[in-house]
Amino acid sequence: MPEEIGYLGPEGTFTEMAVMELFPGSQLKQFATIFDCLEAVDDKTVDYGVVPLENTIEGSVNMTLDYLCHQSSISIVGELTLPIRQHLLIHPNYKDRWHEIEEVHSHPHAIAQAHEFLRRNLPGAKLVHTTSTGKAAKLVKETDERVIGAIGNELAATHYGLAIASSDIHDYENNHTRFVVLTKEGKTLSKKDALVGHKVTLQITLPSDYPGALYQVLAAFAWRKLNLSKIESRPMKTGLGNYFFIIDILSEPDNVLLQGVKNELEALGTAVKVLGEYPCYSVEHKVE
Ligand SMILES: O=C(O)C(=O)Cc1ccccc1
Repeated sequence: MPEEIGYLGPEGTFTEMAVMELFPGSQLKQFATIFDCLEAVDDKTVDYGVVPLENTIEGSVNMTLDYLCHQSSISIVGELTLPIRQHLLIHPNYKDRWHEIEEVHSHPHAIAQAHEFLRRNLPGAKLVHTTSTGKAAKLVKETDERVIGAIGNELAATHYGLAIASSDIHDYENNHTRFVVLTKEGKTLSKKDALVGHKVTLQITLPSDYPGALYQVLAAFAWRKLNLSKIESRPMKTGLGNYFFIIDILSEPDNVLLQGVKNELEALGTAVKVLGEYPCYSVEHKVE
């Protein structure tokens, strides 16, 4: 049976761009929400799932992070970073009337990424969240009785036959998203090109709230000269003020120092869960 790749659909999402880069020519299965895709990986309906994890402007995609930490035994086996260009898409019947747009639909991150543009150019428009940018583009294509817009990419414009009313409407130029490849067990990613490094992602739960606990954890990485690329706290959901930490380390998976760090942290009473040890890919040019 050919391997099946689940991703946040429908056609024309940024996640689809990531999938096309990571798994060209593979059998794909779209999911309406990130949660549905994660569940499909968890119950092995698909072999791999691709979902967004983090964006330059909006930060982490909490749904993805929390699912990995709280609910499952799925792990990260790859990461792809893509540049994100947001465009205002409109039904071709209204292509010269975009200033009349009454509603702008898109994924909450896409709307947030174009916040300044929307405030300046469409201050009266109602902002409506959708499960993905592709979903918003599809809706615009299906709506020709009112002037509405979607924020999305060129792939969606082409796929749904929409006009680009205004291009590059994201407020910050350096807009990138990290997509992760997830799998249930034992699978790895075999992509060779565009490799930029390796990461290990750990979920770290401190034993209890005592002075210097986090400092001690960080010291275990610091004196081994392990380079961290991200640290983030997320609520444990057990009570206000209870948090665990997600730490990304720029390191090859077989680095002997990592086992040392894990042993030291566990000796401190800290719980360590490995969320993934994986290759990182980055593509700068292909996404229009
Ligand atoms: O909605 C999409 O197209 C996605 O793939 C999620 C997303 C939204 C905004 C920026 C990057 C990814």
